[in-house]
Amino acid sequence: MPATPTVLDDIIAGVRADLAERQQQTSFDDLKEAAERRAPALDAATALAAGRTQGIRIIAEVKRSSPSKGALALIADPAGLAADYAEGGASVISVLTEQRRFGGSLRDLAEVRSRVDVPVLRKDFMVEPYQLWEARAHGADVILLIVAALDQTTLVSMRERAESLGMTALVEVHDTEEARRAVDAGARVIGVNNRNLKTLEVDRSTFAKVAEMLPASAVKVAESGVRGQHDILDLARAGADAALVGEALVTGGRPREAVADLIAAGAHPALRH
Ligand SMILES: O=P(O)(O)OC[C@@H](O)[C@@H](O)c1c[nH]c2ccccc12
Repeated sequence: MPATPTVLDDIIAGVRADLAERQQQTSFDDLKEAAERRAPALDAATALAAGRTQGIRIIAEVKRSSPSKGALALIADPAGLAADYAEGGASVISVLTEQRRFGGSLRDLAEVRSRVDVPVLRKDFMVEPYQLWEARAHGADVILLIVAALDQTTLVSMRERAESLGMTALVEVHDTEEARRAVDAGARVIGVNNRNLKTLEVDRSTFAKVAEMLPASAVKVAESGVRGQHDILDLARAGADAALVGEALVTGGRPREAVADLIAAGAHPALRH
């Protein structure tokens, strides 16, 4: 008997259905052309690696809702929010483009891209190469690859394809076994998600446990569950080069100040060697 589907399985079934519809509407050739018309992707890996010397970098997320919490914020003007994040000092802006559970869209991504100068991450459940060209066609510089959602061959080919399009692949893991797969797949930027996408539970000690076995050369991103300065300090101490923050920023009401506060916490003098 097949195992009961996890939350991640359900999300991906919806993502595939929506993707099939877009594939009907836009041919691969048209998509490629649109991607080629874009300015080259910005170098997000270098921007995030700066966390080693300058204090933990912040990836600030445009996130309307989540499967765990439902509606978080209306966000009528995603580009305006992104501009606030950038002014607060965010190194990368993450834009959720998944519709059903996160309330995002590719339009949000394109709008954000046209407003900010920092690299932009397409945050979605990438399962087919078509989505990589979509990301580029809408101006993404970074894409997310979730190890738990991909078999090893697909993970490797998606990473290579993303990089051949000039983008950075942020490869997301949740445990040491997935971390091993990410490293084997040649990932250079690795995100450790404190939230388990199969159960949606957050365990803030995940980053420290998993980061320990990542190579020194990997750019390490801590994802999910950051509430404020205290969590940033813990993650920075555990070796995070960057932290990806959504909920706390979209619900707090002062996005620019909130990003600046997180950056200030990561630059705490006690952390400097
Ligand atoms: O809102 P939070 O807890 O700050 O989390 C942000 C981000 O890490 C989270 O949105 C996320 C991490 N990995 C994902 C994969 C898919 C969708 C969403 C995510």
